[in-house]
Amino acid sequence: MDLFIINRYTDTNDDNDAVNRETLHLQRLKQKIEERKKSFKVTEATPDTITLIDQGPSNEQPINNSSTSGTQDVSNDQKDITETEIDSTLSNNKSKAEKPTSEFKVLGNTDFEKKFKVERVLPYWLSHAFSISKNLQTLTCVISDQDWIHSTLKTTLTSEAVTHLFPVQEQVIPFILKEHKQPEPFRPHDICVSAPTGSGKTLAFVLPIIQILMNQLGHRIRALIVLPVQELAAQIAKVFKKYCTNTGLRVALLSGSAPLQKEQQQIMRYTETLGWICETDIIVCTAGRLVEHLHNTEGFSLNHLKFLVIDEADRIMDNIQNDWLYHLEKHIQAEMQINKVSHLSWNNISGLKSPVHKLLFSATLSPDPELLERWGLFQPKLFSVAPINDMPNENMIKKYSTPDELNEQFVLCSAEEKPLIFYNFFANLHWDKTLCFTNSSQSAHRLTALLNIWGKGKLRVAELSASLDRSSRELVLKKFKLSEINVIISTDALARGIDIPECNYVISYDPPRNIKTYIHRVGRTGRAGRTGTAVTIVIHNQMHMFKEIIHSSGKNNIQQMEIKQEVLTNLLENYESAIFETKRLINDESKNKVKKSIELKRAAKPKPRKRKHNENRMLNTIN
Ligand SMILES: Nc1ncnc2c1ncn2[C@@H]1O[C@H](COP(=O)(O)OP(=O)(O)OP(=O)(O)O)[C@@H](O)[C@H]1O
Repeated sequence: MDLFIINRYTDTNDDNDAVNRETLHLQRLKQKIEERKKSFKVTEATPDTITLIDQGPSNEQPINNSSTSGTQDVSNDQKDITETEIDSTLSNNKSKAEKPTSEFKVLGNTDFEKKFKVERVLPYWLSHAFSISKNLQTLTCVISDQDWIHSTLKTTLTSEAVTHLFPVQEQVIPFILKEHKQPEPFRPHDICVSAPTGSGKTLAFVLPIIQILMNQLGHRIRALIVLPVQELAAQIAKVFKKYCTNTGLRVALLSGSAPLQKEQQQIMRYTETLGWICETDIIVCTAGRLVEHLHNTEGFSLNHLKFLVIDEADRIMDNIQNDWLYHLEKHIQAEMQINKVSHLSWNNISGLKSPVHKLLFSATLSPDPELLERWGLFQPKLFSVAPINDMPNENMIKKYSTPDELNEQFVLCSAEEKPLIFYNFFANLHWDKTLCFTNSSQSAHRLTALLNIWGKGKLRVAELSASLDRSSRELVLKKFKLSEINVIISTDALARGIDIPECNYVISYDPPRNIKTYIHRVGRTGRAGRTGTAVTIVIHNQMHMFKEIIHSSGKNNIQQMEIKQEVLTNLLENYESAIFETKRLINDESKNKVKKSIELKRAAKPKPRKRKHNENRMLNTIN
């Protein structure tokens, strides 16, 4: 407590008092330091020092040049030497204390050393990922030679013209199969897979899940595949259905594309004798719809769930729909409680329900421990094309890679030139099968109208955004695949996961807002080893932001595309009239919209209800 002075305010307390007390306290502290130095000298000093000091009359006296206690007559020289020795002894001792020892640190020992800076280090599983090759040109894993792939699956793969496994499939499929070969109490390692867009991640989980489940009897929900949006869920369900041919497995899609009741009938059936019976083995769902079924579908049980696949895992986490993970875990835990064991024995362990094997996939799955923590993964393993290998640098975890076959470019222009640059791709460069991205559905709508008018029927352009219903969106994609539409103008609703193998070009009419959106947009082309070109149109004041986004991902291979001024000047001729026409069209549309909404409101107004004969009589009586 001597180290501190506690000043309390009282009205008699003046400044001088405080100064005096502080001086007194300082003196006392100094004295204590001297006493400590002295005692230290006795216990720790080297024999030489002791000899030297012993020349003095007494060790017990403070060694102080200003000492006035005349009993010790130590010469000045002696004093100097003694002081020097003490200092050197002290500093020796200090350096000794600094040396790391295995001894316990004495608590309360006040040293004012600078604390060590704690470095962020990635967990071992993140810094030592399984490396996946990006090369889709020289494939070595011939499917027909692989004994571990089931013959039924081989037949379907052949019918789909899949002859070789892609690198991500070559690594991940055998790993999952091996993990499930272990005897019961052993639990498989959960996995995270981060591989570029179009590298075949879907089959990397579809094939092993089917192969493991196909040998089991009866229908139970054994695999749950969760996706962020309806279109993706429909796409994955289609792949599952295809590969489940002749396996006896059933697949259900729960995405909200059909009414809830219809989806319920698809997965559960009620019988008098057995109660609720499950009709499916694999459920592909959107996160939001899953929660609805957890709460509202009678008999919906995940008691036999073996696989939980989260595709586009980072996107699902960004936008937690209906708090689905919480509800899902609560549901699974509640069902596990039933099987809870009271004591540890082989019988009990082997009788335990096997835990859910979690598989996370994305092209932009950053190995950020804080984000991944939320999934509660069990001894996870990471498969990545860009392994971090002992580099604890935080920036490394933001690096994403794009396919080698993808040619990435950008065009720098003024805001006025932007539509001309855009039209140039079709009018002069004759780009076909192109997917364009804008940052809003209004912008997508206007651009579609402009391009259709400007192209004078030669260009078939369709819009695809959240403002369209699901069946219209599906129709657009179908027409694009059949080449009935050359250009799709879309919002980011289509940026993730959607597989359009025939897409040759991607244009970002508005630059993406972040690196993940960039990676997914450009990844709609250059898929499955095919070549593709992606161009981002950047106006001058957006260049800084665009550069930052690109550099944050560690990319440096994006080329600037130069377009000659005279090329743009030639396009001006029809541009003015096209703009004029587009404005007129948009105005007409908005007028029609207003008209329609007024009509709808009028139609919805409740008509005055005719009074019944009896009511009239009653009113008359009251009056
Ligand atoms: N082994 C293979 N051989 C040939 N084509 C394949 C193979 N595996 C997958 N494909 C095809 O590659 C395309 C892309 O596959 P997939 O959709 O699984 O990619 P992805 O990695 O999930 O991409 P994204 O990250 O964009 O969702 C699909 O059209 C698929 O049919």
